[in-house]
Amino acid sequence: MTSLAVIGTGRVGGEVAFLSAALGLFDEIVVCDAVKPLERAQVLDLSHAAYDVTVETDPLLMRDADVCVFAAGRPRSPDTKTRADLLSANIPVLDDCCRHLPSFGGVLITITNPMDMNNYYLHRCLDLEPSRCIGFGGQLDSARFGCRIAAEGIGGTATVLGEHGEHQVPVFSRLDTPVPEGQREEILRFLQGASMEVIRGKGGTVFGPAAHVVRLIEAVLGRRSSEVIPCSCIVDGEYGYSGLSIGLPAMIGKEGITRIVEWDLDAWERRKLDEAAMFLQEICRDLDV
Ligand SMILES: NC(=O)c1ccc[n+]([C@@H]2O[C@H](COP(=O)([O-])OP(=O)(O)OC[C@H]3O[C@@H](n4cnc5c(N)ncnc54)[C@H](O)[C@@H]3O)[C@@H](O)[C@H]2O)c1
Ligand SMILES: O=C(O)C[C@H](O)C(=O)O
Repeated sequence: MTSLAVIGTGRVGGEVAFLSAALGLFDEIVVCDAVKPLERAQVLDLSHAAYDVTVETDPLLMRDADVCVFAAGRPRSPDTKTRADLLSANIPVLDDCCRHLPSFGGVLITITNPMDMNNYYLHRCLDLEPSRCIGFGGQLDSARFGCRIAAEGIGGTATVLGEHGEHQVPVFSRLDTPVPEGQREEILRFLQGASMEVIRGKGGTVFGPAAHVVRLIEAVLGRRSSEVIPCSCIVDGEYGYSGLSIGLPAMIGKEGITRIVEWDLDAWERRKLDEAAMFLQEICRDLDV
């Protein structure tokens, strides 16, 4: 039997649960939300979809899940400048939810922002192996990067590394055409603000994150051919970094992150990645776990 736990069944968690049920990825989905009428509504709504899946709410079942999607916590409003500004509001949520996952043996996918810092915090709090803690955001940033370069007539594989936040690192050196520094900075500024128009228009991003989270889950379940996926990884010397979680190219499998792939980056990308790592390392070091 395969089981998915979804902690926080708001916009993103709810949509991930729905898509996972629709695609038949799990036999059981265990959902949990602090707002019990919402949790109950999600269970009923999912049940009425009549997919072949059991929907549970007993938190004790979560520790045995194969995959746990962590989407509980405050999202940005149009007044929240950066994702990092959510840290102090969401750390207590992480603390509260960790009680559901003692001796969790599956793969954790962290969505809650600021995602990289939270992924690191959950790894520490739950004493989970780094490979089992996948921070989600790089695929979404990469898709936004892909939309932008396509609009500019540039081809190639669009990947974003670094922080899922202000310190994103779009990898220009793997595109088909050289992109000069001025245009890189302009595209980076676009990426930094790319989700805000959605947040202003509909309250939060939903379809984009949920679709990519489900692709990540499929990779964990071995349902996709092996491919490099940009996600936040807890590093131990890779790219010269330690003591943080940061977006890097990774291979994903049943045990989580099976390998962090070392790419040759050009000087601009390396400088941006170093800046992202310094920013994240400083905050991760100060987290009181
Ligand atoms: N990493 C990404 O790419 C990405 C994409 C979208 C959203 N996010 C982040 O994901 C998080 C959720 O976003 P959303 O739009 O779904 O928000 P939302 O407000 O719709 O859902 C969050 C849910 O968490 C629940 N919650 C809060 N505290 C809880 C607790 N202690 N225990 C259980 N449940 C609790 C809330 O009741 C709510 O239902 C936010 O932090 C957002 O910024 C990240
Ligand atoms: O931008 C946000 O606050 C939500 C999420 O991280 C996103 O990129 O869609």
